[in-house]
Amino acid sequence: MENAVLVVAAAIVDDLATPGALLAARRSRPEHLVGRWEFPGGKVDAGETPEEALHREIREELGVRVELGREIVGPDAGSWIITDRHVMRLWYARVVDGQPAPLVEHDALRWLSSDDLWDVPWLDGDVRIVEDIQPDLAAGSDASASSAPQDETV
Ligand SMILES: Nc1nc2c([nH]c(=O)n2[C@H]2C[C@H](O)[C@@H](COP(=O)(O)OP(=O)(O)OP(=O)(O)O)O2)c(=O)[nH]1
Repeated sequence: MENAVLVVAAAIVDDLATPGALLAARRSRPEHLVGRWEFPGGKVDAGETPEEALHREIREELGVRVELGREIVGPDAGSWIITDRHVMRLWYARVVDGQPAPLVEHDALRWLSSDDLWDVPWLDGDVRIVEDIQPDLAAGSDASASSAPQDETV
């Protein structure tokens, strides 16, 4: 897609090696996205690398610091076309400092295991990404069922 705006986002998981839970965020704005769930992140500003933009967005939106794991490579020249105007790259990430909170753009956060991944209405563009991630989470749930964070709205 030419002239698409690049969005970067994080699939924040409890453990990078054996992920058992994924942090989903519910949009509180703009109007047409309200109530839908997504991967926290946002647009890359001029002069930023995608990774720099991602660390900035996660700090602004959730108030935490993360370490990045592997990129979740998409089928659209390595990225994911998420709307008719946006293309997204996303990385697995783990919180290394702070407690995630829905500070701006979101009004709820939820840790989802493989079993309840589809309990929330994901943004349309995210559905195939969540499908792609689900097998990784299923494997991690088996390995770390007892240590995964509780599934609760924060
Ligand atoms: N952050 C994010 N945006 C997504 C996802 N899926 C999806 O379709 N989008 C869309 C929603 C928006 O139209 C666009 C990203 O815009 P945004 O509002 O998050 O970007 P931003 O924080 O930089 O916003 P702003 O400064 O322009 O207000 O991509 C997702 O999983 N995460």
